Parts: sequence; C-alpha cells; structure tokens
Amino acid sequence: MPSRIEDYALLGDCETAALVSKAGSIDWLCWPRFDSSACFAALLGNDDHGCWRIAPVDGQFVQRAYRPGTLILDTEFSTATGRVRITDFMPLRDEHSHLIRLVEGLEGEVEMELLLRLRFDMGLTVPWVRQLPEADGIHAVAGPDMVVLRTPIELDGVDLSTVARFKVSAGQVVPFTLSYGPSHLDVPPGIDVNHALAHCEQEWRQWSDRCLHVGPFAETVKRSLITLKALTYAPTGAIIAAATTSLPEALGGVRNWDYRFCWLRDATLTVMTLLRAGYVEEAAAWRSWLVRAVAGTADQIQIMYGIAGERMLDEKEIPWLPGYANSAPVRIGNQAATQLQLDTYGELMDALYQARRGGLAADDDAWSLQCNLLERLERIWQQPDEGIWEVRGGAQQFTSSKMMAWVAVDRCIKTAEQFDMKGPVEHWKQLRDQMHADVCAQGFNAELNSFVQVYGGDQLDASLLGLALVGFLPPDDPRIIGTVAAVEKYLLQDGLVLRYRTAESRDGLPPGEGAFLACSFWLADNWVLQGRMEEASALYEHLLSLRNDLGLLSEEYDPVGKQMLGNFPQAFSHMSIVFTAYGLTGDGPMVGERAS
Ligand SMILES: OC[C@H]1O[C@H](O[C@H]2O[C@H](CO)[C@@H](O)[C@H](O)[C@H]2O)[C@H](O)[C@@H](O)[C@@H]1O
Repeated sequence: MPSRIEDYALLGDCETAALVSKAGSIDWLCWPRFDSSACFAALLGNDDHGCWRIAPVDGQFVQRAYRPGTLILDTEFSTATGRVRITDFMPLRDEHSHLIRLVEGLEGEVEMELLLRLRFDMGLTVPWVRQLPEADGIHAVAGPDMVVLRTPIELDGVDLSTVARFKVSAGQVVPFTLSYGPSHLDVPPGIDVNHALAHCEQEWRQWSDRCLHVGPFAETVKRSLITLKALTYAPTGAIIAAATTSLPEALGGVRNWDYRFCWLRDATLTVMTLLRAGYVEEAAAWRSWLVRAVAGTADQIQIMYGIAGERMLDEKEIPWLPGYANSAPVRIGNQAATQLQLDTYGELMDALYQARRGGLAADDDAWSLQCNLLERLERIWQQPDEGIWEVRGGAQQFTSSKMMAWVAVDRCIKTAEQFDMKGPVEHWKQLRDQMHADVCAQGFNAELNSFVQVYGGDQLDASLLGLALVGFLPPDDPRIIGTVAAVEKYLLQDGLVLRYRTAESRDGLPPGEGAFLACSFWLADNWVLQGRMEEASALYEHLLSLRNDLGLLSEEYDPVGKQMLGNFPQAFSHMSIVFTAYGLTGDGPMVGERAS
C-alpha cells in the first residue's frame, strides 16, 4: 500500500524524477527519462510493482528536510537504540544517471533493512540479477534496461528481491548507489559519492541563489522554483506538467492521467514564472524546444508533446497496476494530445511576448512561427474546442478559449509594435476587436451578471478568472467584478475554488474531483488586482498551508478528506505559488504586467 501523496518527497536529476516516502521507500522512478517506464511503480500498486526501501528495523520517522536551496533530502529516523539519517539525492546528470542513498549513524547503533525490488516495464518485468564481478553489488538486466546497485554491504537474493540487514553506529556512513545504463552497454562505472554530494549541493545552490527577491516569500518561492527546475528536461529544455502518471483526481475514480509530457499551456506559464524570477536561460532553452517541437505546418500544431518533441503520445491502460488507492485505470500516454485547445495559442504568444520583454534576444524563427500560428488561429477560432480543462465529452464553445484567442492576437500586435516586427497589424487589430466583441456578446450571462463557461451557458468556470489577469477587461469592470463574485458564490467550496461543477458540466467523465489548486491562486490574483489584499493574503496563506512538510503541492486537494489528490508535484500548482507571491509583494506583480 503506497503512502499518502503528501508523504512523498521529490528527487531528480533534471532528466527524470523519483518519489521517496517518509517510510524510506522509493516508490516511483522512471528511468532513464521522465516518460520512460517506471522500474519502481509501487506508487500505483504495492511493493510487488517495484520499490527500494531502506529503513530501521524497528524505527520511527522523526523529520525530513531538503538541504537549503537544493533537492538533496535528509530524512531522520529514531529507534530504541539510536538515530540515523538517510540522505537521498540524484547528481545532476553526467554520462549516467545515479540515485544515491547515504545512511549515516547519528546516535547509538541502529539496525537497518534494505529491500530492492526492481520491476521494469511499469511494475511488470522481473529482471535477471547477478553479482557484480568485484562482488561490490548487483547488476539487474531485462530488455533494454540495466540497473546496478553498488554498496559495501552484503546483499542477498530472496523471493525475486534483493535484501540486506546491516548496522550503523554514530559517525559511520554506509553508501548505496543505484545507477542506470542501457543493457547493451558496459556496466556504468561507480562514482565517488562524497564528491557527487558536494557537487550536487553546490550546483543546486548556485542555481537557486539566482532567484530574484520576493520579500517575505523568498523561501517559499525558491522551493517552488527548484521544483519547476526539477520538472525540466535539461537536454531539450522541455518542461513536464508533473512527475507522475495516474495519481487520481478522486480516490477510487477514473480521472487518472499521464502528466509526464510537455503541455504548451503548462510549460509556457512555467516559463513566464521562471522569467519573472530571473531565469532567462531556461526560457531561452524552452523557446528553442518549442520552435523545434512545433516545426512544420501550423495546421499540425499539437497542444502537448513528448519531452524531445515527440507527437505520438497514444494513451493506453496498464491492466496489471491496480492504481493508487485502487484508482483504475492507470494510463500511460495522453489522448489529449490530439485535442483542439484554442487557449494554447494565447499562452504561447503571451510567453513569447513576455520573453522578449524579459530581455530574451529576438528569434526570427519564433516570430515567423507566431505569424503562421496566427493565420491558422484566424481560420479556426470560431470552432468549438476541448478547452483548457481538456474535456472528454466533446468540443464546445468555451468562453475562456475565445478569450485566450484574443490574447494571442493582442500579444502579436504588441510584439510587432514594441519590437518593430513585421506583420499585418491593422488587420490583426480588426480581428482582435471582433474576438473581444464576440466574447462579450456570447460569453456573458446578464442574469448571472457573470461570464460563463460556454457561449449561451449558465455554468461558472474558474478559467474565467483569467479575464482580468490577461488584460481582457480591467479588474474594476462591472462584468469582471460580477464574474469574480459569481465564482466566489458558485465555485468556492470549503475555502478552495473548483474548476467547474463536474456534475453540471459536460466533461464526459463521472462527476467528482478535488479542488484544482491553481484556480484558488487565480482567485487570490484577482483579489490583488481588485485591491482586496487582506483576503488575497489569507487565501494565499491557506494555500501554502496545504503544501506538505517539504513545500510540495499536487494538482488538486480534497478539503473534506484533507489530502492531496492528482499528479505530484505539479508544475501548475508551483508556478501559481510563485506568481501570486510576486503579486502580493507588489514587487512588479506579474499579473499587473500581463494585464498591460
Ligand atoms: O481532467 C481531465 C483532463 O485532465 C488532465 O488535464 C489537466 O492537466 C493538464 C496538465 O497539467 C492541464 O494542462 C489541463 O488544463 C488540466 O485539465 C489530462 O491531461 C487530460 O487528458 C484530461 O482530459
């Protein structure tokens, strides 16, 4: 049985990620890439689907923390006979990928046990395990994958698993290095763990120290930025939506999706967040990734890609995994890749515009891409689409999709005018006016005094909180005041904002899910724009209180069961933490900038 979602910590090397629980168990690791098959998939089943546990025989979790400014985790346990610390980290990748665990005696003597159950292919395949030639560990192979465990401790093979028992005394450190390599190549060489630790610490600190000042929220923001950086695939610059697949949006439900891909929406918002915090290099890498990923005809643009720009992300179910808390099916791949989501154009153009404003050197390829995309958008913007929430019940005329189409045109006009780029600006201005008038005429419900989810509809949708944030209408426009009030009335539940009422909207799935956390941050952002600072601060503090002990947030939260839901950690939630902090500190609020 896996732990609660909030009991996991994130480890990573900017190419893949692992989740380790408070019980010392690594229950999730896809190797060698974020989107590879997991070799530890206990998160979506049980120990038999793969895990690596190191913990005291009769011990208790005491505390854990990341070393400041890093992704290096220290977890402390105590027993009747002493105390021990496990330091878990993944060195930023060189030629090979390593996951290192250092067991250090702090007090007395502690008896420890190790269980290593490698199951390649998402918990399915039992590898062939042999001793390393120098008898300093084991070597596991199945199909294309090879994993090597090196340690001075004696290992035994029992019931298709590797086990060990050992004692650590105060001052003693016992190292374990798990390394990945393709099975057709030589065994990855061992590494100097002390050097790897020092180097890893230094690299993370140097990166996180560059973060621009955010006053009282400096540590909060830094932790979210580190999380966003850890969700970045360094070789290509892509940014994944979350480190996991199929953590459920309702326990026992079917809303279980694979987030280990690069959504243009999530990634562009993450890039804007990183830019706001001063990380221009990451924005440049993402822009290059983007231009490569969408290269070709504008008609074939997708709303998401694989981390190297792959387009075929076919969704399939994994029947041998029972799912987190029996939430089946477990899915890999994501059919949303084939959907039409018009908002993506707006997010993309906004990010490219903000990148220029943030000092990123002009890129001709990016501008010609933007012009081509705008031509396509002009042809299709009146079509129904699947919208920001990627509904599976058929395309509809979503108001927020049209609003973001307006953003796309608006940002291209601004780019042309402010950066002297060539384009049919006068024509674009007419198109922008046409879109604005269309949204105001068809997306506003006078009876509710609010914009509504779909044209002519009567349901609320949290994506409408974007209207003021993107500058579609000023925050003090009566229609915006009315919409924010309606969201408060119809979508606020137990202090958190729902994205929409699943029972009353047509999303093609059985009703019921947690509160999608980014939406509550958007409400706080609107309150900031309306000058309701006390309410905004209170909501922000409440949202921060939902993070786990390490500052991590998943996609959704169940305020009744008081637990995290959905994929973890999620970029959307973490970028929202950063955005709102900048707004609240009044330190050049990003939302204000976006509204300019
Ligand atoms: O709930 C239905 C949809 O859920 C996922 O989409 C959500 O996550 C995306 C990535 O963070 C985000 O971009 C989107 O706005 C969210 O609604 C899932 O990926 C979809 O396949 C699914 O239909």
